[in-house]
Amino acid sequence: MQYVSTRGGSAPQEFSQILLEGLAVDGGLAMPVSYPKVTDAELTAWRKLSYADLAFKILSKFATDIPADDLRALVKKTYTAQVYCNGRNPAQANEITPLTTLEKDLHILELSNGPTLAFKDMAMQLLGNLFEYALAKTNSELNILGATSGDTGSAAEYAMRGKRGVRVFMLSPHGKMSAFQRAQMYSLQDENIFNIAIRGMFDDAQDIVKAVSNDHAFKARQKIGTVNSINWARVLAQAVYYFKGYFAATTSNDQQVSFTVPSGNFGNVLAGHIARQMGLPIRRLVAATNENNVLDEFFRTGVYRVRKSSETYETSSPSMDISKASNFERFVYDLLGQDGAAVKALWQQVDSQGYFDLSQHPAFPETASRYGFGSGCSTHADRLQTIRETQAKYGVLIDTHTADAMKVAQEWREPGIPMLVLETALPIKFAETVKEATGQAAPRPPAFAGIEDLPQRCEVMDVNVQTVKDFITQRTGL
Ligand SMILES: Cc1ncc(COP(=O)(O)O)c(C=O)c1O
Ligand SMILES: N[C@@H](CCOP(=O)(O)O)C(=O)O
Repeated sequence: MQYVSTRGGSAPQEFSQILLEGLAVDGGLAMPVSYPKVTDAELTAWRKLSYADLAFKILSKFATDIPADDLRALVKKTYTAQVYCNGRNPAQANEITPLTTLEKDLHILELSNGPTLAFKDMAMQLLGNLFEYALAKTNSELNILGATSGDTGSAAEYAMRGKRGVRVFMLSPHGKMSAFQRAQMYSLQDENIFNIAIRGMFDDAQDIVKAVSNDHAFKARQKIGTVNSINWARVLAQAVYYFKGYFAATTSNDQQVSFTVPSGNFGNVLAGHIARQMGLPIRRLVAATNENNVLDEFFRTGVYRVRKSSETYETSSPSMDISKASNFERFVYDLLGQDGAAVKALWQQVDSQGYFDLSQHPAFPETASRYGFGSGCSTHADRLQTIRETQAKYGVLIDTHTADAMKVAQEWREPGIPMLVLETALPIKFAETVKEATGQAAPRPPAFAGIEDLPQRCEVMDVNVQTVKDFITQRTGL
C-alpha cells in the first residue's frame, strides 16, 4: 500500500516511511491511495479471531512493506491480557476491548484497560513496538515531538519508556490537565522522557509540533517523529476496535451498528471512518464534542470555523478542549474525492481567515448520506447528569469524555440498531468531576495508588517554536 498527502504535494511512500515521518513534506497528512475492501467471507472469518489476530489481518492490508511474520509477532507482543488488564474488568482482559451492554441496543466499548487508563494505549503500545522494530532495522534513532491535552502524552511516554533509540518531547497545556493526568506524565523520571508544559492550550502545542515538523532541515537533523494522530499508524491501529466492537454486538454481517465517539482531534472517529470505508457495516458515526463544538458545528452547518486559544473553553472533559481538529483534514480529503489541491486551498483559507464554508458544496450532504456522520455536543451540566444517570440506571461509572458521548448517543439511537458508545478513559483520570456528579470517589487501580504525591519533573515554557527547538537541540546534542 502506498501513501500520499492530503495536500497533493508528496511522492507516494510506503508504510514504513510514513510511520517515522509524521507530517507530509507539504504540511498535509498521509492517506492510503485507496482503502482495501473487506469481503463478506473475511468478515465472517474475522468474527472468531483474537484481538491480536484481528489486528494482524487489518494492519497487513495497509503495512504491506512489513514482512507478515514480523507484523504478526509485533501485534501478538502488543495485544496481550497482561498489557490491557489495568482497568475495571480484569476477568475480561483477554478480550482487550470488552463490550458492556447497558440495555438492548446500547453498549459501551471499553477502550481504557491499557497501562494509562485511556483509549490512546490501544494504538500507542503498538506504535512503541513498531518504532523499536523500524529503528532496529536501520540502526537509527527517533526524537518524538508530541502535543497532548492529557492522554496522548502519558500513553506515549509509558509506551516509549526505556525504548532504545527513542526520546519523547511532550508538550502539554500548563495547568489545564487533571491532577491525575499531570501526575502520570510528570512523575516519570526516565532519561528519555522530557515533559514541557507550555503557557497555552493544546492547540498551541499542536501548532508548535506542526511548525517544527514543517522545518524540514531541523526535522531531518533532529530525527523528529510524531505519535499524535497526525501519524497514520495511530489512527489505523484504532480502526481495529471498531471491527472488534461490531463483532461483539452482532451475530451476522447483515446487521448494522452505530458508534458515538467523544471527539476532539477527530482521530478516534476517523478510525471508524477507515473501518467503514473498508466495508464494515457501520450505519452512523456520531462525533460528540464538549463545549468546544467546532466539529459539531461543521456537521450541522458545513462551516468549519476554528477557534483561537482565547476562545477555547476549559471544560471538565479537558482532553477534548481542542478547536483545530488535525484529522478532520483527512475526512475532508475523502469527502472532496481525494482532491489534494482543493484540500490545500481550504486549509490556506483556514490559515488566512479562520474558517471555510462547504454548506453550498454538492459534497456536503454526503457527510451524512454517504459517509454516515452525525454529531452533537454536551456541557458540564450534561456530563454531571449523564454520569449520575448511567451509574444509577446501569450501575456503570463513566468518565467525563465518555459521558459526552453517552449524552449525544441518546439523541442518535434508532430502533433495532445497536449503538456503541466508545469509552475513552476511566473515571479516576477525571476524579474531581466524577465526585461532583456522584458524590463518590472513582475506583483507583492499585498501580496508581498515591501517584499524585510522587515528585514531578517538567519544564514550563511560553508558546514559542524556537524555545522548543532550542530545548530539543540541547537535549539531543544533534
Ligand atoms: C479521554 C479522551 N476522550 C476523547 C478524546 C478525543 O479523541 P480524538 O482527539 O481522537 O477525537 C481524547 C483526546 O483526543 C481523550 O483523551
Ligand atoms: N486528547 C488528546 C489530544 C491529542 O490527540 P491525538 O489523538 O492527536 O494524539 C490527548 O489526550 O492528548
